[in-house]
Amino acid sequence: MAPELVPTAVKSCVFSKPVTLPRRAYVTFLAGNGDYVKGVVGLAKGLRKAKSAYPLVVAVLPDVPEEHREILRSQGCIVREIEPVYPPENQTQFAMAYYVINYSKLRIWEFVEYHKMIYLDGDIQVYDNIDHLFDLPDAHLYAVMDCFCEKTWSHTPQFKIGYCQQCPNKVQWPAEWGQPPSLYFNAGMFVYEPRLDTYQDLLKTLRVTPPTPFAEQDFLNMYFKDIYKPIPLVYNLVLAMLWRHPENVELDKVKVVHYCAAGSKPWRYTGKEENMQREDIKMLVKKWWDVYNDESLDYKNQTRSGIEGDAVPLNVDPFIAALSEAGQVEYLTAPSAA
Ligand SMILES: O=c1ccn([C@@H]2O[C@H](COP(=O)(O)OP(=O)(O)O)[C@@H](O)[C@H]2O)c(=O)[nH]1
Ligand SMILES: OC[C@H]1O[C@H](O[C@@H]2[C@@H](O)[C@H](O)[C@@H](O)[C@H](O)[C@@H]2O)[C@H](O)[C@@H](O)[C@H]1O
Ligand SMILES: [Mn+2]
Repeated sequence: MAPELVPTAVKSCVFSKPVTLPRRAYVTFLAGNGDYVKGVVGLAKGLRKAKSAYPLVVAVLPDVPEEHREILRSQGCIVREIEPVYPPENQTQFAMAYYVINYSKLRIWEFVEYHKMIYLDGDIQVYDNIDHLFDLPDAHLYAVMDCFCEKTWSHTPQFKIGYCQQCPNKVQWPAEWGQPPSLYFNAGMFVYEPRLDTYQDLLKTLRVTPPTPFAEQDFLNMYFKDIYKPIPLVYNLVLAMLWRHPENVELDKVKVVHYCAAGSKPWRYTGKEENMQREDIKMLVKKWWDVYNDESLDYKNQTRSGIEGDAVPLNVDPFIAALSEAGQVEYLTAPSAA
């Protein structure tokens, strides 16, 4: 829609002066017609509670029903359908059978109307504002280092000798095995720049890369090995860190929690699996539900703060976001609320 066609209502109620859209957004991935949509609703509300200035884009596979898409739109999300991405034919035993659908995450490199995006799994919750991560220098991929100590890693040499990058001096990497593994990130959260050349090369490289147990996480670590930069674990607390490396965790400083440990998805929590009766796990699961159930955080209940001098309204109107997607409307962000 050409700017002159932007309805007056939009011009008057949106901005009194020409500004430039941040071309920044959070992005998550949703597949299937199951309960992960609850995770994404929780994430949208958590970002609102943390007063993020940027919208949440949800890349949905075709199997996400319209009813779930509508729920996400009603929470201020920008819903973008993507086509699945499958790895080459393989006999791989993925660490979790459903990991095969996670290769579809690669489609988010095609969202080039945004200069920088922060990817967050649907089982992640943001409890403090992390908008400042968008200001990290370009040309790198930023993410938190993973942990190799869960039995999901039992297929690896590092697990077999008890080596983990979270405590590299506890068990030395045997010199006769050559270099220790490169720093390896958890692909549930990362800061990246969508680029078409990277996107096309990712898909081209995937076609000739045999799949491995951690699916797209392994692939992304291999592909971005030379530009990956670790960021502190406060930006993606992989829950297993609480019992595997408690010395590395200051829970009251954690900004982002990743509910990836077996049995920890809050919307499916039964407390029956190993470690799920821990007080910190029960506290974090309750904390997730407190946000999910907080109706004041629903998009429709948001009072739109005045624009002058205030933080830019959270999760910009889907209509404005759609215009931004079309490159029709631009505004500068106010300083982050964090
Ligand atoms: O049935 C599914 C499985 C996964 N996902 C998406 O894929 C991400 C990665 O899967 P998951 O978080 O379960 O992997 P984990 O981090 O637990 O290994 C999820 O967070 C969701 O965003 C989804 O939408 N539906
Ligand atoms: O498809 C592979 C997935 O691999 C990762 O999950 C793993 C990883 O964190 C292991 O280190 C844990 O042991 C395990 O529990 C956890 O599920 C990402 O979180 C997810 O987004 C996705 O990339
Ligand atoms: Mn996850």
